[in-house]
Amino acid sequence: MLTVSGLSLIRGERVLFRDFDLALASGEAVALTGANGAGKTSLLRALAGFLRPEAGAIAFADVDPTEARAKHIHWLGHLDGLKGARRAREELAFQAEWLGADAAGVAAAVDVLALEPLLDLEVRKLSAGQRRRLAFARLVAAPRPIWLLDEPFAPLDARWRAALGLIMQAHLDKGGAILAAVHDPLPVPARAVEIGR
Ligand SMILES: Nc1ncnc2c1ncn2[C@@H]1O[C@H](COP(=O)(O)OP(=O)(O)OP(=O)(O)O)[C@@H](O)[C@H]1O
Repeated sequence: MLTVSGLSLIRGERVLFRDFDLALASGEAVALTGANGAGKTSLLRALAGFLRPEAGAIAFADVDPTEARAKHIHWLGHLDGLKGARRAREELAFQAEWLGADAAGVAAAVDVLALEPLLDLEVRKLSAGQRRRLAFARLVAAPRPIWLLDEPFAPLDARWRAALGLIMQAHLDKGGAILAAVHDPLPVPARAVEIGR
């Protein structure tokens, strides 16, 4: 679904890595590991199209990269893009419209992420873990095959890490793929790829 060949990334004066290769298959999860500053976020941003690599190629099977980035990828970074002044319900509706999710998709997201009690709260009043669950809602509401996740579990407690593991496994079982930058093990079976070695 995703192939990276000979990728080199430079930030400022620093070469993060050169000649990096990665293949991500349907049904596969890859845990991207490496020390602080190794370049995990930078790699994910390059895959999502936010950073231009110095060299190398990024391919999404036979899908044009612009099309893939617009319609086939879910990107969930440190900054979740949620608007603090909106109520969770409004944010969810906005995201559903933006991503083309239908009512059934939104209802499924509210259900599996237990968002119902939070819907009338302003996003800025959610706890970090509650907010992360809301950020995950779009991944459930509007299915897309490739998930690029940057430290997705940092604010989540053990119960919600496990629950997100079930959501991720369901995504993989449907033929999706996950590339997640992590410092802790993923709650699904995953191949580890270390950056900066
Ligand atoms: N906008 C920027 N301009 C210049 N350098 C940057 C920029 N953003 C990040 N960097 C540098 O790129 C390097 C890699 O950062 P990156 O965030 O990709 O690392 P990471 O592996 O995700 O780290 P962490 O585990 O701490 O999240 C760091 O040395 C960082 O200082």
